[in-house]
Amino acid sequence: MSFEYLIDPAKGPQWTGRLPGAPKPYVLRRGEGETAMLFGDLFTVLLSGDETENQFGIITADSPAGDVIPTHSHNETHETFYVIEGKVRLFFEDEEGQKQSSLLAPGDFGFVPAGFAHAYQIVEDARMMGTLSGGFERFFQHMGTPTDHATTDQPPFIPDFPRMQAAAQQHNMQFLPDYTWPNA
Ligand SMILES: O=C(Oc1cc(O)cc(O)c1C(=O)O)c1ccc(O)c(O)c1
Repeated sequence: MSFEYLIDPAKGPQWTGRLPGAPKPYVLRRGEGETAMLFGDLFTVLLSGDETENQFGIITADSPAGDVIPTHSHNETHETFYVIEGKVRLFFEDEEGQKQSSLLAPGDFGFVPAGFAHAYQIVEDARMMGTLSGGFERFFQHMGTPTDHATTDQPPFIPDFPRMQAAAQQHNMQFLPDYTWPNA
């Protein structure tokens, strides 16, 4: 497996200066942060592991209706889904291995710990905020592509399969293409 596609982590953060890169107080205005396009979604990193001693990161996801995030699971990363605007159907495996889904509206919250398969579908144009285990927030620039344009009003970025696989390997997760969900 080659990582030639990926931003070299040894070269440090892609957007030096957009976030402090060290634990110190700061504020960001809407649209500021590290922005990346992945499929039709705009991911913005507001806080990274560099600022939290790798404890957690915070992202927002702006997503147009119709987008489907493929089923995947993380070996070590815990993820949260807090819907700010729009509607999102979250599909997840529960602790009994049963396949569940729930429609999340503004103010609703979901948590998917490491090890549980999940996916989601954007039912109405949505804005979500997520807190993730530290370091994973950089996945979005690795599988997607950095952008300076902080809206979804730009062409989607569709990664090819080797890029998806390389990003998944680097971030200790797997895509599960054969996994199906009832009522999806
Ligand atoms: O699942 C979230 O983001 C992802 C989007 C993709 O297109 C592929 C992926 O593998 C992921 C992922 O692994 O996380 C996501 C979105 C929003 C949010 O608040 C999260 O906590 C996770």
